[in-house]
Amino acid sequence: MAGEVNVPKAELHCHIEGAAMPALVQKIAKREGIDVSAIIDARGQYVWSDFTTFLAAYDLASSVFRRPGDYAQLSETYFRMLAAEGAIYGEIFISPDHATAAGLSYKAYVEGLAAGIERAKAETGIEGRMIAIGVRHFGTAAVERVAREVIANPHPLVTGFGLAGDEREGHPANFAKAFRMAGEAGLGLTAHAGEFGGPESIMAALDFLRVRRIGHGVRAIENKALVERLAEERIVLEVCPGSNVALGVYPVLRFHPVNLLRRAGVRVTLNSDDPPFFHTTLGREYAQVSRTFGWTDEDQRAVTRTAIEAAFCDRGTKERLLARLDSARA
Ligand SMILES: Nc1ncnc2[nH]cnc12
Ligand SMILES: [Zn+2]
Repeated sequence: MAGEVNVPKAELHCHIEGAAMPALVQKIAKREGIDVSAIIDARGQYVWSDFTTFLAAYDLASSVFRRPGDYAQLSETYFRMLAAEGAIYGEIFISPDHATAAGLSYKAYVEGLAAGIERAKAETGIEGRMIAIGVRHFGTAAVERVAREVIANPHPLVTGFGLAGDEREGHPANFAKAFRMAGEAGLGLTAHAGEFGGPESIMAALDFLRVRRIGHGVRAIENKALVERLAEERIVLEVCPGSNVALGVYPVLRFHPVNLLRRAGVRVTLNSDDPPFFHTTLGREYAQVSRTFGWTDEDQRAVTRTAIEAAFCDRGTKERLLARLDSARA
């Protein structure tokens, strides 16, 4: 049956601040005296209406987290929920800009998140890693600052560097230096592209940022030559179907290109992006995509295999995860 807990899953694309449940944001906001009524309604759900207001809601929700313990609670809750849905591995996007805006040092932020990841691992066995992101609409200097901060403060669980934020602003060339520095420091690289930008945005990310993973990338479907290039170069797409439908990139899941991309030989993974904002979870993504496009349990396992192969973790961890994936076969 589609979407069963016993199909092992892996997530490569989830913004940890975007994974905060509204109730947790409300609780911490109350402690800090911050008014979040503009982004959480009376039913306890996030409110936003388009990509711009979503990003603003995400910024305000992020701003309530002020202490390492808040971040530990956030990451522990997320990874426990992920494990409860059958996930064996997760990578979270962390946003040092949001933490420093809230008054926390990069080191305290990472140590808080790492404590939560370790606690969830001790309880459930789930492996977790962090990808530090620069925010595109904060500009070149801010993104380079994040790269320098990550390189100057290495942490064993921070294994990647990425670019998120508003794809409609700033050409990838502006971030080439930050990505070169991060790549030379041994970090895995990924960039959001082809979510609100078209195929040219994906091509520019590949050419200027030298990434082998693309966040979203789904609008590649609009250019046949690009689809062929992605397949040939074995680029992995971190596809977030529920997010794309919630944000109006596609009207309904049936019209989402994830199945066409997969059939064209593109390596795809399934991800939740900002789960409570989009009323989704990783388990729901696997289940709904499988139900909509007729993916079997074996197809879902192949998606998890792709995610593990493309994960920003060491070879030994990958081999252990692949062994877990294979041994879970009924
Ligand atoms: N879906 C998304 N696209 C770009 N930046 C983001 N930051 C959080 N969610 C995002
Ligand atoms: Zn994202």
